[in-house]
Amino acid sequence: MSVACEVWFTFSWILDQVPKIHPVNRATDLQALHDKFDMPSPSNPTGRSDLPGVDMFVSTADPEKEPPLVTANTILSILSVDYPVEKVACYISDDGGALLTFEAMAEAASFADLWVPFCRKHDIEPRNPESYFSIKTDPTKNKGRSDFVKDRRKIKREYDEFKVRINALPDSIRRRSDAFNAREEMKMIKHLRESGADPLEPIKVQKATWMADGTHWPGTWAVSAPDHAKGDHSGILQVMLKPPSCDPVMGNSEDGLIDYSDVDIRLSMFVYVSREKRPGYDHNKKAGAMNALVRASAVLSNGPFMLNLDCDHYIHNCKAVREGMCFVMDRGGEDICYVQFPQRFEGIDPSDRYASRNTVFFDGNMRALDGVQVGFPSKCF
Ligand SMILES: O=c1ccn([C@@H]2O[C@H](COP(=O)(O)OP(=O)(O)O[C@H]3O[C@H](CO)[C@@H](O)[C@H](O)[C@H]3O)[C@@H](O)[C@H]2O)c(=O)[nH]1
Ligand SMILES: [Mn+2]
Repeated sequence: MSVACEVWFTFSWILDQVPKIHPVNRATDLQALHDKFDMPSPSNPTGRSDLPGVDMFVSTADPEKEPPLVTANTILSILSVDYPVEKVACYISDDGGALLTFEAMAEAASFADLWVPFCRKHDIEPRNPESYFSIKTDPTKNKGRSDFVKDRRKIKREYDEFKVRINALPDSIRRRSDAFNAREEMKMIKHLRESGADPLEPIKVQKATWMADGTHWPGTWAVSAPDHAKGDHSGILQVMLKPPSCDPVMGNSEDGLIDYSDVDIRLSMFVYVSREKRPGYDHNKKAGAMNALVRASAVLSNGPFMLNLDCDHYIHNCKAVREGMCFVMDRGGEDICYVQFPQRFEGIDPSDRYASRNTVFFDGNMRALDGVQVGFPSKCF
């Protein structure tokens, strides 16, 4: 028996080792992509980018467990990605149906006005502000423009204020709702008095969650009510940033905090989606959210490519989408349908004691299997 086992282990060891003789290293050629898609040609005389559209989906489920600031950073890293602005559409799915997430996304959309052109002007990397401001290396390294230090200082201050605003949202929503609810209660009392009802009878007013414009939030309420509970609310779709024009729009030096006179200040479309939920239906968690996003995006932007991120992911290489296109738009790209990439954790532990970076898996096995042209199955959302 033990001999049989040894033979089997030897055999499987050989199977594991043989591919490693011929690992494949793939490299992207961004210049070739640029020449092919971003240059004027007889069929495209203006030289408008011919790259395909990409719809980027981010899912979030609960603003208590998944801090809105983290989600906002994910969105900012997507909006500032280095890809034709009009070809990117960003969608956030909020399975919590929470006004907090909605307002945090509105804040992110307005901060993007400053952040995205700043990234473009000074070639910032990574484009998630939280990570960018926490890197320890010298920020002025490789920065050519003389106004970089001044701009960075201004943006840093604005980001700090943005954080304060995001963190103050739960409180401001609560205070606002309390005020509106108190007003409703007064109205109700007045109405009852006028209609001659018994003044001693206790009145019951449903405590609603209110938007800043004085209307009821259609999603979940702090005090849950029918039609406004976690698994029971209507669908919400709000375009937070409209689709941009096809041609660049340069900023100017006069108004605004920073001189963006030679920087494209357009922002990609950004949409908030919270799918309808009703009791008695299985909502299928993230997969269900993805279904809703695919349907909403099919109507709004219908990008031929979709990228799906969790709310705690971010794009840490602003050229990543272009690099991806090098694979899918190259010969053989039409054979690629669905790519799932496992999470690779960086910066967890400087000595990486627990191999969280999965070096053997990513830099060894994956390249080796690529060499023998084997993909392998993995779990899906
Ligand atoms: O009802 C839900 C539940 C979850 N999510 C989102 O789904 C993502 C992943 O959920 P999480 O609980 O964070 O799972 P993890 O184990 O951290 O995520 C890994 O494992 C999941 C299950 O395989 C994959 O879906 C994820 O992409 C992968 O990152 C998050 O963005 C959630 O906000 C929803 O949108 N709706
Ligand atoms: Mn997660």
